[in-house]
Amino acid sequence: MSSPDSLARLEATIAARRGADPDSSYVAKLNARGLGKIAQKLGEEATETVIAALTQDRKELVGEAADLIFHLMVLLGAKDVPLAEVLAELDRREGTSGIAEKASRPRD
Ligand SMILES: N=c1c2ncn([C@@H]3O[C@H](COP(=O)(O)OP(=O)(O)OP(=O)(O)O)[C@@H](O)[C@H]3O)c2ncn1[C@@H]1O[C@H](COP(=O)(O)O)[C@@H](O)[C@H]1O
Repeated sequence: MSSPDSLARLEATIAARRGADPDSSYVAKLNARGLGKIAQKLGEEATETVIAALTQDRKELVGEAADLIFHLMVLLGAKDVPLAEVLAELDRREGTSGIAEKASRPRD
């Protein structure tokens, strides 16, 4: 069953696989090829997600979005940025940066 815990589990799996044998682990293979390769893959997956969204193929979009999130998690792991830090940033923004919130503020 998927839930926010899915991302926490994926983060733990990625951390555990980083140092594995690159021949048996995609996460290890990506990390062995370096940050540049990980960043390149993330960019490719972002583009593929955009294309899937614009072609309106829902199933493809779900698959590409999963690839995108997975590669983002690999990048965050490689940079030692915990997912919790990203989620905390989203929590911080909640209710503080919406359009309605901005519109209700007095102009400078
Ligand atoms: N979620 C994923 C996941 N999503 C996509 N992929 C892999 O991402 C790759 C993307 O395919 P591409 O053709 O774009 O990439 P490529 O041909 O391998 O590489 P290049 O051609 O770019 O050099 C495929 O090999 C997919 O298997 C993933 N590989 C692993 N995971 C998760 O990571 C866990 C650990 O995986 P391993 O490190 O392989 O043990 C797994 O249990 C999964 O939970």
